[in-house]
Amino acid sequence: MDENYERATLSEYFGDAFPAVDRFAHELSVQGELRGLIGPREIGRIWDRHILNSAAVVQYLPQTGTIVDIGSGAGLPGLVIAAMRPEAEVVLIEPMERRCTWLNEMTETLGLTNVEVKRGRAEEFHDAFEADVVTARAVAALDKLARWSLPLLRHGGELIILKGRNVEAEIEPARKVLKKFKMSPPEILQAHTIDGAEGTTVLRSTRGKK
Ligand SMILES: C[S@@+](CC[C@H](N)C(=O)[O-])C[C@H]1O[C@@H](n2cnc3c(N)ncnc32)[C@H](O)[C@@H]1O
Repeated sequence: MDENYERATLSEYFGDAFPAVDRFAHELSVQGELRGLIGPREIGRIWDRHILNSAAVVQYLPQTGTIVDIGSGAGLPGLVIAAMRPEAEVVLIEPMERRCTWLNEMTETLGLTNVEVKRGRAEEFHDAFEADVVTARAVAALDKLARWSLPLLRHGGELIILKGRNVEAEIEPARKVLKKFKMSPPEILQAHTIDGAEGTTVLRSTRGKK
């Protein structure tokens, strides 16, 4: 366990998902740097910067349906979502083979039965999905991310992405692509998890009906 969080507080927040999420945090801290998934400075802040940051998006996600996480990397937020939304189907799209191997290994280690790992760039899966939600964290600026991910979203589906505090500045450059996909005006949400954890900025926008 790193950082300042009491196990009891984390366990209460994550509920039934805690054993899987806790194991994931452990595996990331033991293997993450070695396998080139996270930098050495991240080891001491895996809960705050990565697990809780990822978990912050879950409050906006449906219990069921297909959630596609683009550029999952080490499994953030994708594996955290899968643990916390066991009745949803979670698809992780990641181009790097080494990372896909890790994602498959972790899916098994954490005992998750609702995860499918797809190797490739999001653009290669255009029209392959009718996702209810697309999520992403630290993958690209909104303009590019929207071009890659919006074709994966069904009409009425939602783009729900974790962003930095400067997200407002990314909206204007993305205006054209958001309009093309009839996206609703993006909402910027401040998501909280447990007391003392850093808040997370989430951008949400819904694809218009046909
Ligand atoms: C900076 S990492 C972030 C990983 C993870 N989401 C996180 O927050 O720790 C960006 C990830 O996006 C992946 N990526 C880059 N371009 C992509 C694309 N066009 N489609 C899907 N994934 C992509 C990279 O391979 C990498 O794993």
